[in-house]
Amino acid sequence: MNRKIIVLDTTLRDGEQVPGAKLNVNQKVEFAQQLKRLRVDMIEAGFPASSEGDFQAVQEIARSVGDAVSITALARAVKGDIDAVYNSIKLAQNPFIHIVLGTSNIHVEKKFNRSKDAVMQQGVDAVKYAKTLLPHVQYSTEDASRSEFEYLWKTIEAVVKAGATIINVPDTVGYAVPEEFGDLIRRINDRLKNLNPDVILSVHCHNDLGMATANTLSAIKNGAEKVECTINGLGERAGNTSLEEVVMGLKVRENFYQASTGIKTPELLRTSRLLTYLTGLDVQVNKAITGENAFAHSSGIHQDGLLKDKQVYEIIEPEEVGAESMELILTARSGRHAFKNAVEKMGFEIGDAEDFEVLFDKFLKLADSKKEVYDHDVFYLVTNHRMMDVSSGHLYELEAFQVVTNDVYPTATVKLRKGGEIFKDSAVGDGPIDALYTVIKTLVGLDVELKDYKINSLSRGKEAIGRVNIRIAYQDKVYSGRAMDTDIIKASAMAFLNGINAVLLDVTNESLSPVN
Ligand SMILES: CC(=O)SCCNC(=O)CCNC(=O)[C@H](O)C(C)(C)COP(=O)(O)OP(=O)(O)OC[C@H]1O[C@@H](n2cnc3c(N)ncnc32)[C@H](O)[C@@H]1OP(=O)(O)O
Ligand SMILES: CC(C)C(=O)C(=O)O
Ligand SMILES: [Mg+2]
Repeated sequence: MNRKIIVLDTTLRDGEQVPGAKLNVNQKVEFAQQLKRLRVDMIEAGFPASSEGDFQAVQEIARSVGDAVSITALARAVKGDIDAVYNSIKLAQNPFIHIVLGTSNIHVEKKFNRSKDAVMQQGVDAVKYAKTLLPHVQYSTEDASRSEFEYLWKTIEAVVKAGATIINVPDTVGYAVPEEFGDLIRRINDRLKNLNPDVILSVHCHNDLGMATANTLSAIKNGAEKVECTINGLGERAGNTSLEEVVMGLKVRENFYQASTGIKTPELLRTSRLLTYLTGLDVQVNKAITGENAFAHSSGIHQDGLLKDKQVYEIIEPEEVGAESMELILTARSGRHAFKNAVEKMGFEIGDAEDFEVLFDKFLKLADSKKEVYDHDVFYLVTNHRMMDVSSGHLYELEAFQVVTNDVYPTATVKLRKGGEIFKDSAVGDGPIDALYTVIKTLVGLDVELKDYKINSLSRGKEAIGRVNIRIAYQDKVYSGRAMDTDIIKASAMAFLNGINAVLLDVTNESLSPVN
């Protein structure tokens, strides 16, 4: 039978310790509400002794989601911190106090400059005090993976006897490796179950060597019952264990781990994107589960395999984590099957084999010059190739633009071409992009709604290329467009036009009735 693993999310505590990730009270509550929808078991909401603002944020989180999720917050082994935690979380239904104190020689000797016995006694006193406030107390043996095992165990034994109900074993500096960390957890678990089988064994890993997920999974295999993670792996330095990776690791390899979580996985991507939006900290494109390319396939052999059977190159259905279905990106590495699929998806019929080879050759030339080939490029390619007249006069191209931005009237002037016709106009907006998109919308006469606008730098330095991704809604459908350029205003305009052309293609596809 599967063991149920308890998931604690510490994005709002360890994650928020990252430079640039500071959130205000409203943002923290908004994120905590999403964590509730994701069905995490516990939220570590902050470090209330650190500032009045964090105290208030923890208190608001306890008030707003503490009915459904167990809430904790972090304290050093000092009375003032423990009081701050208690006072900020006490309104939640299942609150518990989290106390941290180092056990490694380097912490005891260098950070505290005290004897091992004195530090251990400080931990015991802290737990005893916390127990006068709440029945549940978690104790973290900071830097456990670099601690001498017998002192680590002596500390665990002492704090459990003092009343700790959860023992959390952190790999604070991401030093552990999976076999060794799994072994440490197995040894602790063996002794802990003899000492008090009701005490929960938890782990908290960091990613300094890129092994946080592997270490956490190894700990689960060796008896850990609770894991501490963050969304997008956000956290001190190289980050914490990524929640989405551990949860999906257990789900995909359930037979191996014989363990599962209660996480509602279709909420994973939404949670990741909300965090990116709130912090402004992007996820790397190739990040497992939540990266932009996690379900995108661009090489011909893979695309061919996927079109024959998705399982050839897919271990997770994108919908399982809340992503749209797999994306086949057409590039110069795509093969005939993927190109044929794109052409057919547009409603065109594939001609005879010889004709298709000529068309495919044109596609490769275009792909070599363009990096990525979009639907409207394929449309142009096919229609031009077949000497149909439908493309001229059908899609918009950017002829010229000018954007003037200031505090009063950010203004954009745009000239578009559609076949032989030229359209030009100007508009003001709330900012340069708003002005640009307002004038484009007026020129094309489509009432689209901008749902999402994202800009990334693809390289460094003053020649950096900006890539803009947009999503627009038209009637009840959502379309996307992207474009890259060293001029980010131009990339913004082209991405929006690509989205609009995708709408036009969709709307007019049937009436065009492409022929052989
Ligand atoms: C591994 C982790 O992630 S631990 C959590 C990290 N999170 C944070 O640090 C939260 C933000 N921190 C803060 O706001 C502040 O550092 C505070 C409020 C905690 C403390 O601020 P200050 O009182 O100004 O102390 P400062 O941060 O400069 O130094 C830390 C002090 O706490 C002591 N300390 C460190 N860890 C612990 C602990 N676990 N238990 C008890 N004391 C501790 C240090 O020895 C030092 O004490 P000293 O002044 O006697 O040398
Ligand atoms: C507070 C503890 C669990 C921590 O964040 C760490 O040791 O990394
Ligand atoms: Mg940590």
